[in-house]
Amino acid sequence: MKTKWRLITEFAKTNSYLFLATFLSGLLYNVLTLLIPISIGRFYEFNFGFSSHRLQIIKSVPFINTQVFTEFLIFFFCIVGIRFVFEYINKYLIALICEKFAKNLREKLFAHQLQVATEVYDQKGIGKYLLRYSGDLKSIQNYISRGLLRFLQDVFLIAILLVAIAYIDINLGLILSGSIIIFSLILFFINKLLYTISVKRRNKRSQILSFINTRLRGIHTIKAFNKYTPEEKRYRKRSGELLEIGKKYQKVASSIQALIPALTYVMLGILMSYVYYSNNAKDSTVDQSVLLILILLIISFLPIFRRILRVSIVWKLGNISFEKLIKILSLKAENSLDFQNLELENKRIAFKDITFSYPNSDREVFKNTSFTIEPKNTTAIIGNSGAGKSAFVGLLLKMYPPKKGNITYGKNTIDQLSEKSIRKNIAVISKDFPLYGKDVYEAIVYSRKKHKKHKSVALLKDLQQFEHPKDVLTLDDRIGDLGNILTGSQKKILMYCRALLTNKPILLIDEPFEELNPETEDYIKSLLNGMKGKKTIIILDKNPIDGLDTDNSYFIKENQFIKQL
Ligand SMILES: Nc1ncnc2c1ncn2[C@@H]1O[C@H](COP(=O)(O)OP(=O)(O)OP(=O)(O)O)[C@@H](O)[C@H]1O
Repeated sequence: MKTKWRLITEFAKTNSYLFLATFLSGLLYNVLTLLIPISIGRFYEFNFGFSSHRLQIIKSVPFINTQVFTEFLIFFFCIVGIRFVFEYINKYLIALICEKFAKNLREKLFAHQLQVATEVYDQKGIGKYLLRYSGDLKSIQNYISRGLLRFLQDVFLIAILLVAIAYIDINLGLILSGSIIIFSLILFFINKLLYTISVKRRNKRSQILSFINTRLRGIHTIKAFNKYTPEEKRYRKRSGELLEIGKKYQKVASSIQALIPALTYVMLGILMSYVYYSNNAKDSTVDQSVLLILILLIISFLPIFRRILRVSIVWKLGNISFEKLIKILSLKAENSLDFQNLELENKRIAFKDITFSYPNSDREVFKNTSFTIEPKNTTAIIGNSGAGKSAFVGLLLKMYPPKKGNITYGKNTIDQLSEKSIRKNIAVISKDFPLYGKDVYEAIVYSRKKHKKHKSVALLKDLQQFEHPKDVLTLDDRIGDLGNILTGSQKKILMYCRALLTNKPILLIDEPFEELNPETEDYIKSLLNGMKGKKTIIILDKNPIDGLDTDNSYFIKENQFIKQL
């Protein structure tokens, strides 16, 4: 089980030098930030002749204790220059850590999503996941940069500042520390309220994305049935709800934003009163140059203090996003078992007493049924729509587990085998496994080797020999989204090319001749008949097919595979 901290520490371990460099540059730039107001105080003292015993300690710093103004100025500009360099390095390194962490997460996320169990995708649309790659990764980057690295640097700087101020005047140090604790507590509770609202807001956003996703995927239907108005209405309702939650969120968020400067000014007021009254009491440790340093220190401290008070929003939003990401990373994944080379060309596949329902349904598609697929035979499986042909494919490819019974591939049972080991042996031609990629080449050739390209050109030409010249595709032709700009026949031919190029021992073909032109149908029939005895061929269709030689035929009827004698 992954946790947020495990993800962060794993990443930090592999990038330890980057973190170390960030920490060091942060430390240097913070120390230099402190030196600037102190050196201004020294300049003031030097020019106006004040002398504070509290500033004696600074006099041991080389260069600052010079009587020559130009030397002091050089020293001052050096600090400014070096500080600039380190601030730049520090900011760049923090941003770099965030970019690298986001890269690491999005790659983990995608690799995992490719392996997530099929049933998860049966239930959720992809719109649910898009925000994970944009909004959530952004919140996580914020969490790392503002919530973690800069926060730690800020806390460190504030700690040094408090020590410096306490050194000048212990009571001032105590007042500041006390105010920080009280203000942080106040804001912590308001932020808790903000958290609940922001969870709702994010969920709503996510729902809206999946709404848009399903509508845009069904755009043809919306256009053909003139469903613009009802869909707009539905969208407006959702969008209105998002606005309402957005308003609630902004009310609380604005109150926090307004409260932070207010609280810092209250703190300033308390400090001024302290300085005023202690000066009047004549026991003051605060003389003019020290007062100037104090004011400058506090002014440079205010934005840091505001950042610290604001950090819990960053934490909360980051935590929501981490939770969502971890939830996906914890979804059951395929291929937890090692890959094995099964060499199924000579092995029998047997379904033994199989009972199967889809994971989200109670209907038993198969009930206690058995059958076998003999190697290098052509087996036809015939069943009406809804009989369970796709369910059979899902079982065979280990997309879904059987409820009861066992499937064996040679000597191995399905639960001993990783999905990859099984699928390595089976090439599928089916509408359920659409073409994807930008062009024909991407859609049919999964190996980038040169000889594959030559082979694919030849095969493509061969399978299209009976097609009308205007429909003949080349490797560079675009296929649109999931092949949507292709004809049914073109899609089917490309699916044949894709399957045959993989050269797997088992060929699984769902409705092999649906959509094909008669001449191409005859040609592919002759190809398949020619492969008989060389490959294991499994044909799925609604009706028996004329002109195709088969060794075995099964009907799927009433939850059973029935062998036709
Ligand atoms: N993902 C799913 N979740 C739940 N039930 C499903 C799912 N897919 C299909 N079904 C149901 O399971 C039964 C078998 O469906 P299946 O798709 O396997 O049949 P089929 O023979 O392939 O039909 P067709 O040729 O129309 O695709 C049907 O009643 C169908 O409604």
